[in-house]
Amino acid sequence: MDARNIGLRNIEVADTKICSIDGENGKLIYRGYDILDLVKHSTFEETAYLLLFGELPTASQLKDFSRRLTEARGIPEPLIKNLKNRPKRAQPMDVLQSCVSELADYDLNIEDSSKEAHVRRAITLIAKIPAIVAAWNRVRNGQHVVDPLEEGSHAANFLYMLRGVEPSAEEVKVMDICLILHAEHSFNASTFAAREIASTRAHMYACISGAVGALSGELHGGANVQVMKMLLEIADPANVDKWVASRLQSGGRIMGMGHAVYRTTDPRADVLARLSKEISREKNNKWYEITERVERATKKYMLEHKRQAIYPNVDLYSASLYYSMGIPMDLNTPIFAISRIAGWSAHVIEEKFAEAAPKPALYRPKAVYVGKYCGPMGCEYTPLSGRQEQQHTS
Ligand SMILES: CC(=O)SCCNC(=O)CCNC(=O)[C@H](O)C(C)(C)COP(=O)(O)OP(=O)(O)OC[C@H]1O[C@@H](n2cnc3c(N)ncnc32)[C@H](O)[C@@H]1OP(=O)(O)O
Ligand SMILES: O=C([O-])CC(=O)C(=O)O
Repeated sequence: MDARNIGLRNIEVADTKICSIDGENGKLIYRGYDILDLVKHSTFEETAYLLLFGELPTASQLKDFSRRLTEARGIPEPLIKNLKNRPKRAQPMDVLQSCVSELADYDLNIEDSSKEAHVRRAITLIAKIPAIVAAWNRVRNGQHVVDPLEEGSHAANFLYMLRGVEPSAEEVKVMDICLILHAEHSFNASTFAAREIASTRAHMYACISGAVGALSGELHGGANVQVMKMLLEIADPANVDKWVASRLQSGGRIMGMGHAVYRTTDPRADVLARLSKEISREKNNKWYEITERVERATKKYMLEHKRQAIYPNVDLYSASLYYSMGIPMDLNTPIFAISRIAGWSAHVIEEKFAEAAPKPALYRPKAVYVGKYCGPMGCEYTPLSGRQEQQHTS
């Protein structure tokens, strides 16, 4: 097998109109719009609309979309009851994954495979995922579940449902930017998982619960939790160089650094670094400084040891930013999901309803069978009574 194709690298598997990434120059484009323009001028609701429908909304379209989100925010009562029955140690991403698949039980008509039904499901999931994440955090802390507000943005509603008090305008702005930044990233592992499941004609909830599972892994969205664990372990800016060198010397990875596509800084990391710096300064804490030193120490180590240069990815600075906002560390990845649901659902719809050729087909890559301990094939079946305990060596 060609080493470059391991992990499906460089293999084109589908066409998409949703997102484009220029990994050499650090550019990220959603439906033709530069992410930096969207951060400057847009909102999460507008961005989610753009991803789902392909165009920026008019004022009345945006109003209608926001109304649909508001109406869909509540969580079915039996789901809340189930949350209350879960062990308090359940991980937020596991809780989210199972709640997403449970939502299929409450769909108006799960057998409706029309595009309209898929768009309705996308709006349902965009609306309910923040409510589920917030509700679980409150339930596990013995607090009552907070109903969403009748008005207010998506970002404001999430912070309100999480804390039970209305957030400041500044915090809402920061959360809104984070949601825009994480909303879409082409064929990343979780989106590919969603599309792969969609290619079997499974329903939207099945696709998205698979995507949530894929996002939870520490080489993907789960890295933002590992980054915060690293910062807490380092604890002091003076410890950074030694910690980073020792981690890299022992063959370990620096979480939040490196990317499968970018060969320069991820453009999202620049925005998040600025926000992390501002909030660390305001709160007079050390988390931005430690993160920035980790970035510098990692780059220096890789250069001095003639290893491939690596740069910050989206998960490096979001960790210190959320921590400074008082958000529990293990909600970092669920917040990623709160945003990425916009991209995931757009991809599921594209996978199922693409009109132009080549039309997507059932994903079915080929593996290279490399045999086993008894040879490539033709193993002779030994009855249980005749097998020796130490027979299996690999
Ligand atoms: C939302 C997201 O999913 S963004 C990514 C989040 N994940 C992380 O932050 C986890 C840390 N990073 C990584 O593990 C990797 O950079 C990945 C998995 C994201 C990408 O991996 P790859 O595509 O293999 O990266 P790439 O081809 O650029 O790297 C190749 C070399 O750099 C090394 N490398 C890449 N990232 C790192 C890292 N963070 N720390 C140490 N070494 C690294 C690899 O081990 C490899 O070394 P080798 O050539 O000696 O074997
Ligand atoms: O594209 C990737 O491989 C991972 C990533 O940055 C994302 O999903 O946002």
